[in-house]
Amino acid sequence: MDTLPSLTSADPDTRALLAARPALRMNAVDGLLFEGVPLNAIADALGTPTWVMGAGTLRIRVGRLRAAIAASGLPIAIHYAMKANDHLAVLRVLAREGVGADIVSGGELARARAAGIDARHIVFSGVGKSDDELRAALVAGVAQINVESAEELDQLSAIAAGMGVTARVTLRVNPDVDAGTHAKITTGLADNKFGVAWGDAAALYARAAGLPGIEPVGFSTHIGSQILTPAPFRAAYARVADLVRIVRAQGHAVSTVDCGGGLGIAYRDETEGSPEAFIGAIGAELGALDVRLAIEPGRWIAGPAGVLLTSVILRKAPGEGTALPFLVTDAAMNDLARPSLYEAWHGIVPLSPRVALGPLEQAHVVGPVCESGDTFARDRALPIIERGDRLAVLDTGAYGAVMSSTYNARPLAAQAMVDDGRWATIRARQPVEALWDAERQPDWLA
Ligand SMILES: Cc1ncc(COP(=O)(O)O)c(C=O)c1O
Ligand SMILES: N[C@@H](CCCC[NH3+])C(=O)O
Repeated sequence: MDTLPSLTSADPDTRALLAARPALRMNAVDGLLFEGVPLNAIADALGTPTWVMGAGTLRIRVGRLRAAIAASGLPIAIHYAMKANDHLAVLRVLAREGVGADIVSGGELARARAAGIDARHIVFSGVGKSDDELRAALVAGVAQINVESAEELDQLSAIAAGMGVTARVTLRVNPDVDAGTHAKITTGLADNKFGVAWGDAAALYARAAGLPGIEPVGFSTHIGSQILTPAPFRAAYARVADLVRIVRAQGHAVSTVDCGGGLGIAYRDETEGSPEAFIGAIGAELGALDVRLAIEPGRWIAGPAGVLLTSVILRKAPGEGTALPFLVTDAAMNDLARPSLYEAWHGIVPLSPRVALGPLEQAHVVGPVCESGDTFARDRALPIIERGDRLAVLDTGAYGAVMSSTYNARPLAAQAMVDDGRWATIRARQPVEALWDAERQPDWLA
């Protein structure tokens, strides 16, 4: 058998993870608290796996963005990218903070409206929108549609003209800027599917101005996700600012620039993306253009506002030829896909203080799904965790529950929300029968 490797000192330990996350506290009696609520109480009531969202954290995050915007003195609206977490309770909390929505489908339009978000505060992005989705957006009266290609512009023109309405349109520009993020979540390189090539954008804007049913109002851009430094944003906004000047010089009006989302958070020991630096990049490049501005943060608002509770169903001792134990959890890649999709690192903290602050060992944390990629942590320095121990997987409020599937016939997990010391179930665990409720049998099998 291999000898045990030494502990990976690069992994922040429980104390460091908690110190960086004030919404999480370890209490000697109740264990891990999230916004003052013992997570064990939620797991006792709902079982695991269960997602928990913190309403207070959502408000604090929006407040920090607002403060940075206020300090800039610029008119910048916040359109939350609801793809990050589209639960109606999350949307309601954010809508009460005056936040609008960036949507990417007809389903998100319906959800945003069901949560009470005014269509005038909704913008519609996305590289392919069906005729029905565009029609629904026009009927609802969304603030603007971010068009991503010449073909989509013609599609929208035909639909809007046919309905006798005018669509307010921004052209999403692909600035060909490297966001320096994971290849699967970069969107602003020429080779990515998103947006109109910078070099084509001015001519397309001019053409848009002459199309029936279309009012070009400006430009939008979004270069990728989990961006930690302002430099890529600034480079992209400089390119967009150039376009604004070019089309204005050609006599066209530009009243809006949508600066997209992408601000990153600290999953491991990174310094999280700074709202001040992000807003600063916008101000530096676009502040003097006299345009209405908007941002579309998703992850930055919702990511740190969620944890995933899971229980260890098995501690599998290392077999011959392996050195580390496998901790098999009742959550899996069908619940939280990020580690298997992007090799993403998420902090893991036991709910019990005895375990969380105990001695460390090196271990793998895996789900029970039949894929080797179903791994939450490899070679991770963790407290010694036994069967039955409960864990919180941190920073899973964005791109967590929304990306769940029912692979391996695993029903969707329960969801809860904590708020000011209270908690409530916001989604019941999916009953297993729901997995086949919509299935129909062909006559010949009846
Ligand atoms: C157009 C658009 N806006 C906003 C976002 C939100 O990104 P993030 O969650 O990184 O802020 C995305 C997703 O990357 C997007 O595609
Ligand atoms: N879903 C991804 C990011 C993609 C953002 C949407 N364009 C993640 O979990 O990091």
